[in-house]
Amino acid sequence: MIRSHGAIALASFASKCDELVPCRGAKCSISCGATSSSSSSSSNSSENYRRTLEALKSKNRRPKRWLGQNYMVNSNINDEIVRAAEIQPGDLVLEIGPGTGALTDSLLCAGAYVIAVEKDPDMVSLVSERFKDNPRVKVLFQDDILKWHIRLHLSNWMETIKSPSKLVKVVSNLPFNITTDVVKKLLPMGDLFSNVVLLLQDEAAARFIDDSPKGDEYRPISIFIRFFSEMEYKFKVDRLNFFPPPPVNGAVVSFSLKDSSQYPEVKSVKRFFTLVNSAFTGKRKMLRTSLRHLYSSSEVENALCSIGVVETARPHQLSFSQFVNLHNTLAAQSVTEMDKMGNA
Ligand SMILES: C[S@@+](CC[C@H](N)C(=O)[O-])C[C@H]1O[C@@H](n2cnc3c(N)ncnc32)[C@H](O)[C@@H]1O
Repeated sequence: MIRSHGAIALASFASKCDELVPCRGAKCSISCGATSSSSSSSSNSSENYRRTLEALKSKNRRPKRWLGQNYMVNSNINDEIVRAAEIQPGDLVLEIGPGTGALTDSLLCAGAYVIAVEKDPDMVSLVSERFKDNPRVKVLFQDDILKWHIRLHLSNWMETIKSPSKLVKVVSNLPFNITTDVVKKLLPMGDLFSNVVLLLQDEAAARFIDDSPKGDEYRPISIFIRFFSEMEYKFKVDRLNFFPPPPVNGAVVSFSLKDSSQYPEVKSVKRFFTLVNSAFTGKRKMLRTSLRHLYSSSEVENALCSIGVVETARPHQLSFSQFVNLHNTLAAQSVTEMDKMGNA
């Protein structure tokens, strides 16, 4: 089901944001991150909003566009993101880009342990100060998630907190400009992450979920996502819920990661994606042409025929499972060719 957080109630809210005036209209929620492990201290969403404004008004902390700093100023949406991730007390969560800590606070309220990576040193000091007394925010790294050694840091952290849980969840209001890179980095890590819940650009969400060959947005990333996960579009988020508002709306999506035993059976994962990427480099080209640097035209034509596809097919004419079949057929053909050469 696709739901949307409308702009109407928040339109005046956002225009007030521009003036850095606290909003009074938002609904209440509990805030527990700034206290110790207790969740009894209550405040409301204006508390989150006030903290965001305080942070942004202070020296050097104006939103930095190059870091995708569009802060979520509606704490109800943060709470919904936490619900979408089905956070239970004791869950381990990696948060990318905590910013002022508004989403971190909602995660802590739900009982999660949070490890966070934030690129902006100003935000690291701010969010560290905010949660300094909370033992469930164990580590805050000043680093770039795309360069951060995820496995090393997470295994150290899990050892420190002696967690019985083996799997971590990722929850993030992502900077829109690194969405695809983050998805490519995290989805193949099904042995480490159970699910990844992201607030990203609505258009990107539509592109990712479109795995129908006839769809305009059908491309290698849709195949990549389907290979490594089950994706679900959760709800739309109007752009006016952010400060400053980005030019486009957002959407919350959930990727439930597959374990490697659940991946489609392919001869080689690496070669499968080489084939898929090559197939789409010339979207209008026939596969026998775009795959020429990998296989001869006749090999591609034979393989297409044997999987029941016309030999003049272009990439958008193949479904996900046909790509899998094509790869396996071509790989088997190459083995046979090599056997023949070996016997000659
Ligand atoms: C869209 S803001 C979200 C902030 C906060 N979580 C919220 O919901 O309001 C994205 C955050 O990610 C941080 N960020 C940007 N690029 C990053 C990167 N490569 N690695 C880690 N954090 C990054 C930004 O500094 C910013 O704090």
